[in-house]
Amino acid sequence: MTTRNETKNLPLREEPPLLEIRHLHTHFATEEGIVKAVNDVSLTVREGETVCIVGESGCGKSVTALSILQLIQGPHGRIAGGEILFGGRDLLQAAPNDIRRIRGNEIAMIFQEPMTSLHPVLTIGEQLTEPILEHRPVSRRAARLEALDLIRLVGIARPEAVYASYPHELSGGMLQRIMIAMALSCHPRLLIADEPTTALDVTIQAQILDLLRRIKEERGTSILLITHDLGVVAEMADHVVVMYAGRIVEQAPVLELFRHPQHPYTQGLLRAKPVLHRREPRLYTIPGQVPSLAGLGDFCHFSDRCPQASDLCRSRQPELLPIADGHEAACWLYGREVSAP
Ligand SMILES: Nc1ncnc2c1ncn2[C@@H]1O[C@H](COP(=O)(O)OP(=O)(O)OP(=O)(O)O)[C@@H](O)[C@H]1O
Repeated sequence: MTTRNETKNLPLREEPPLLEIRHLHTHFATEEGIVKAVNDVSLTVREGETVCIVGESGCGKSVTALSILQLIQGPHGRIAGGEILFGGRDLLQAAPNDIRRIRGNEIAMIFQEPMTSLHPVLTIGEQLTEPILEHRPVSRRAARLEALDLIRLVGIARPEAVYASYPHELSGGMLQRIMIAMALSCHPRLLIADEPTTALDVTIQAQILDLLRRIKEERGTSILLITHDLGVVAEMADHVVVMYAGRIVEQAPVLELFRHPQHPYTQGLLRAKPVLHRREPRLYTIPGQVPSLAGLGDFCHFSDRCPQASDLCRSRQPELLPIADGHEAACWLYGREVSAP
């Protein structure tokens, strides 16, 4: 079968990505100066794709996610520039009412600590039905049945009992499942999950990751997953974005990133990941720590921790540039023509 484009001998047009962040800058005014928590970040999430943002604490992962939903707290915090295109439309230009509609309806977010996102004196059932009733014209009875289905979908065996429970009566793993059920209640096209398994023990962590994978496969939901755990990245990601000090330092499809990490920071993160059957006297850690993001100058911000840093790295910021197909890194090691500063 030929498509119209083939008969006309034109290349097939690619669907626009579901989410495209272009040159995003998010700043906080602090006593130490302007903190550039997100500094010129561009990334893409396609339909049905899982993109993981990885990096140590304080690299700007959560602020990137909060910026998408415009949950940056003013007056100290603000989005200072860039575009966030969702389905081709710039969210930064959308009216507050539109953003409220998109939040929950088309983009949903789950956080690290489910307890802080649930109301302690409302039952799980009340909290699950409320967003359904708010966003869609359905009866209370239909919303209840839908909520019970969602509880079942996230792998809870006795939905009625959980429906009638209060948050404090459930375990951390159950609460995180409920958070996922709430996020799914309006069939979002994009699910943003910020360290959704960090507070859970490893068995429950694996179950929650399984659940997210199943949702992606069965519903075609795109996922933007934030984690500091490369094990989670290996299991979940199609594409990986590595952030350091508010900037993207490397991004690539998952296999490419694990096989050919290019940036010394990514290489350090991978070296620091425990590997089964490889005994080392002590687990490697990257020396030093993420710098404060206030008033950083024009140089590679990883240079003071980098085993391969040169004078050039300490005097100019490298740009994020292509290395291979779909693979980009911001590092002076990769043979760029350098003009005198
Ligand atoms: N409300 C705020 N006011 C001032 N600085 C902030 C604020 N929120 C975040 N930051 C700063 O922005 C930077 C990035 O923070 P962010 O929470 O995005 O990091 P992260 O990579 O998600 O780390 P973690 O895994 O610990 O959440 C940090 O230096 C942080 O101190």
